[in-house]
Amino acid sequence: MAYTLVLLRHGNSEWNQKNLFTGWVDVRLSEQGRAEAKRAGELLAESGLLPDVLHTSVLSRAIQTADIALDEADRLWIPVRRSWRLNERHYGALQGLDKAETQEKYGNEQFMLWRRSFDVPPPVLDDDSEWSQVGDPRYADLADSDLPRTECLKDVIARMLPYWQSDIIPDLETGKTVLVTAHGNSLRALVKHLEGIGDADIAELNIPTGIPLVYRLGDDFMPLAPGEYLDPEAAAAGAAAVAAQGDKK
Ligand SMILES: O=C(O)[C@@H](CO)OP(=O)(O)O
Repeated sequence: MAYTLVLLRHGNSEWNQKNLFTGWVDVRLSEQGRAEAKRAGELLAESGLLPDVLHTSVLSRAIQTADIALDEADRLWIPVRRSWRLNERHYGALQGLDKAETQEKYGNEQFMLWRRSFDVPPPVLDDDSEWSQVGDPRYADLADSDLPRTECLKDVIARMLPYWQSDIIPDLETGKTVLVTAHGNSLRALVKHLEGIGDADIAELNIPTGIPLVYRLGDDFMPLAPGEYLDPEAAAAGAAAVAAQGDKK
């Protein structure tokens, strides 16, 4: 039996538009992002890939994307599970900073280490920063020691994979088409696991906003073939745009 998993990065957000490091800051979709989410829903409907269950992060941009896409596919009614474990990577002290200015200030090597290295986290974010999540009611059930102040991709994998095992796989196991609506780096973490991408090579992987990525999984819940974007051309252009974010002025 093949299981169907659809991954969807949220549409362009207000801070993607401004080219700011976002992480756990709860920004909303831009108008472009809402259009991308609608298009994602159309692509799902056109391909007959109708989700039976949704897993999202607890960040509004992923929730909005799922709602708009599912509305378009007439699937607003499906069960929903949300988890902080699907959140974007916590970007530490970079949260709220302009990407191009950061690249200019610290140089491309340091910028890319923080942005795409496997195990180098940015400096920690102070608890009294305006971009801190300390005291945010959505994390009230989280032990303070589990609330990140910064994360590298390795940290994201460590907190995301347990949720994949405990919550997403059981839904796949029942034969449901599972939609996971999440973020650039939490999805990079999941794709790294699924496609067995090495710690160095993962730096090259960028996930475009708002384009469904479909996997057929075997009995071991690993892909039978590489994932396929429902709009490969738009996905390639979108991934290139993400890669170039430091260069934008
Ligand atoms: O700012 C962020 O949180 C992420 C995703 O938008 O950015 P990057 O692609 O630079 O990791």
